[in-house]
Amino acid sequence: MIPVVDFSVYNLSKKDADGKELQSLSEELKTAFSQVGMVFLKNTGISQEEVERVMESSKRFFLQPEELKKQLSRGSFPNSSNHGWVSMETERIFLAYPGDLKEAFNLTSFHPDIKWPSSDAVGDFREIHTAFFHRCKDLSLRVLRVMAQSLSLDPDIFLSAHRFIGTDKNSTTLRTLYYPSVKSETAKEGQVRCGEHSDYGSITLLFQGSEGLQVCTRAGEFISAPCIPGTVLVNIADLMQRWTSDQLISVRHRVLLPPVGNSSTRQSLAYFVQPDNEALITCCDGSNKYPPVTGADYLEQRFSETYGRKKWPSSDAVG
Ligand SMILES: O=C(O)CCC(=O)C(=O)O
Ligand SMILES: [Fe+2]
Repeated sequence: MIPVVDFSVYNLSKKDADGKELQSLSEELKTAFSQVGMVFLKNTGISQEEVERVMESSKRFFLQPEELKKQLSRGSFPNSSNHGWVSMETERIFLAYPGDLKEAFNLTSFHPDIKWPSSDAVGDFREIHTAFFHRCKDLSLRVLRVMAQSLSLDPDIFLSAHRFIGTDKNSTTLRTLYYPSVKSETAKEGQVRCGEHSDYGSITLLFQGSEGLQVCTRAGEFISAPCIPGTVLVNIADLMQRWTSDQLISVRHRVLLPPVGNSSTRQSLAYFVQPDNEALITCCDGSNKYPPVTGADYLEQRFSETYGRKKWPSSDAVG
């Protein structure tokens, strides 16, 4: 159901590609993103070994004692409210629901005041995660460039709103996720690993360590997404759907508990690409289907829903 598309012509090892070379790739992306909302890209230049190195490093962080992780909690960094560690059962789909059985670390800021995990156990965390953040940035910009072409738009339309990734003028985040072993039979009613949601920003790159992800088809039925080593799963997020006046569609997805008796842990890496904080997002077809909104305002509104500072506004998408 989720197509696999070969990204070789614009692989990260290639300096550049011209519009002609990208034409058939852009057509394949358009079909995937307008009909399914997701695509597996192969031959991107990001190798399985790179992904595994990040997962090993982040696992060392998650396996540390809680006191060490708490010092880096999300919410404790004044220059980046999203940066940092998110403990188990903190995020939930609806306020009334039990929290997700996952831990996460959000790498959102490179501000000099940011504290990095630094115990001996996680010594190389900073280098490994920083390098991967930039690899994902490079790939994301390439995908955004091809997406613009796929919609016959100015090739820079999306790129020009993503100029500041990796600075405090942009909230793009590399989130490493760790789902500890769970005894499914003792979980709270309705509790899952990652509640049903669609992502907030422009696109998300997802690298899964094992199966477990489910995605909602247009018919409203959840199906299991495969885990294909060496590929990256790219999905359209809500702000991009809005930006493209619903030409490209975001997809709801979730991670349920493992079957009873399965005690395995799970890891994934999500790279949430966000437009620049000050970028004004207006419908790219010139319509006023959705009112203009800045990247920062839209994200703030969505976070306030996820972290329960406001009441749940509607039965709409979540995080
Ligand atoms: O762990 C996964 O595979 C999905 C995580 C996810 O969807 C998210 O963090 O937004
Ligand atoms: Fe997601």
